[in-house]
Amino acid sequence: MSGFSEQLLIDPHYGVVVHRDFEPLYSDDNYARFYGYKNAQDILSLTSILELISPAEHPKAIEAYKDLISGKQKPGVRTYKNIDKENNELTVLAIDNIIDWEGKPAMQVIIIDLSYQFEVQRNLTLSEERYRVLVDGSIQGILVHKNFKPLFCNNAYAQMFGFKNEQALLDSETILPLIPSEFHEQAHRDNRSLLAGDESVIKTESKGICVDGSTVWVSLLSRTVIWDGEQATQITVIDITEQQLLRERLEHRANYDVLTNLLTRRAFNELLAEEFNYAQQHSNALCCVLIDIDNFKKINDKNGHHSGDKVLQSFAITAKKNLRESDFIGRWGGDEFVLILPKTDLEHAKLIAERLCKDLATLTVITDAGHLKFSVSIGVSSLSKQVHNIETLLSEADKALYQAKHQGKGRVAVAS
Ligand SMILES: Nc1nc2c(ncn2[C@@H]2O[C@H](COP(=O)(O)OP(=O)(O)OP(=O)(O)O)[C@@H](O)[C@H]2O)c(=O)[nH]1
Repeated sequence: MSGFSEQLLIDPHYGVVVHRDFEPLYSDDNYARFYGYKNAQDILSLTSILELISPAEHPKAIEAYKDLISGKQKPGVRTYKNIDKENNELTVLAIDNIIDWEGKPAMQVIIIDLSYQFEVQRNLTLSEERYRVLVDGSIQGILVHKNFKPLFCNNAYAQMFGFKNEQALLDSETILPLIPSEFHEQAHRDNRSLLAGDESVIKTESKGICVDGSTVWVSLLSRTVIWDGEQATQITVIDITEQQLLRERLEHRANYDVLTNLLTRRAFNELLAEEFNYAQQHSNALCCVLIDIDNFKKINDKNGHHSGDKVLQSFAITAKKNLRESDFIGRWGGDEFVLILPKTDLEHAKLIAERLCKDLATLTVITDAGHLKFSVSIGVSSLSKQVHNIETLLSEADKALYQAKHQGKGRVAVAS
C-alpha cells in the first residue's frame, strides 16, 4: 500500500474507497463498516461497488463516473441513496475525485454518512410537530410578540379574543387594540422590564377587548423568548372572565344591599371613615343625614312585607336621584338610611334633606296592595369642633332624627 492511506483522516463518519469502473482498488475499514462489512478486505473482494448503490441510482452513478474520468465533469459533491449488506438504505454524501492509482486514473470517493443528520432532522421535525400539537391543543392562549407586533399565536389565543383564526390575528400590525387603554401604560412598563432583564417572569391580571368589542378577563404570564433569532415576548393567557364576574358579584353582594342596591352598613362605614378623615385633614365641611321611614311597621302590616319592600326600593331610587356624585348613601338597617354629604355645611345639608323629604312625600309606590304613599323623618348633623369623631357625628344625627319623629314625623331636624 502506498503512503496514501496514512494521509487519510480517519474519522468514524468518513469512509474512503478508490475504484476504477466500480472495481474496488482500495477501501478503508470505515467505508466497509458503513455498508455492514467487517473490514476493507470484504469490500475489495466485491466484483463491483455498484452492489452498494441502489439499482435505481446505477445509471446516475455510471454516467457520473464516465463524465468525471473523461474530464467532461469536474469532481463534485453528490448525495446518493446506498444500501448496506442487510439491504438497509443509507443516505450518503459522496465527494468524488480523480486520482492516479498505480499509473492509471481511478476514482476516489470519500463518503460521509448523512443518515445520522437525517435522523436528527427527522426527530426535530417530529418534536416540532409534537410541540405544535401541544400548543394547538392547549386551552391556554399563547402569543409571541415583538413590541406588540404579533409573531405567533395559537388557536386558543385567537379564539379568546374572537378572531376567526390565528392568521386573522397575525395579520394585525399590533395587539395593542386588544388591551384597554387604561392598561397600556402597565403593558409597556412590563414589556420594558422583561426585555431589560429586570424581571424574568411577570404575572398579571388584565382586561382584554375582543374583536366584537366585548370584554374578556385574562390571567397573564409574560416572559422573553428567542424568536427567529431575536428577543421577543411570549404571553400565556387563561380566560378568567367567569371567575372575575363571580368575584365582582361577590364583592357587590358584600358591599351593596340586595333589596335596595344601596351600600351595606359595613361598606358605608368604610367610606365614612375615609371621608371623615379627609374632611378633618382639609378642614372641609361634612354632614351626616339619618333617614327613617315613618310608620313602616304599619305599611308592612297593612299591605304585606312585599309591598313594604317596594316602598324601600322606591325610597332608594328617589334618594339616589337627589344626590350628587360625591355624596353617598347606605342602608343603616331595616327602614333606616344614612347619607354622607362631603363639602356641605349644615345649612345646605338641611336644604338637601328638606328637598328629599318633600320629594318622597309626593312619591306614589305602585304595589300589589295598591298605590302607597309614605313619609320620612330626617336628622342632620355636621362635623364641628364639638363633633370631632364619627360616633358623635352619627349619634348627633340620631338625636336629631328622634327629635323629628317626636315633633310629628315627616320633617327634618338639625342637631343643635
Ligand atoms: N318589608 C320590609 N320590612 C322591613 C325590612 N327590614 C325591616 N323591616 C320592618 O320595618 C319595620 C320598622 O319599624 P319600626 O322601626 O318599629 O318603626 P316604624 O314602624 O317605622 O315607626 P317609626 O319609626 O316610629 O315611624 C319593622 O316592622 C321591621 O320588621 C325589610 O327589608 N323589608
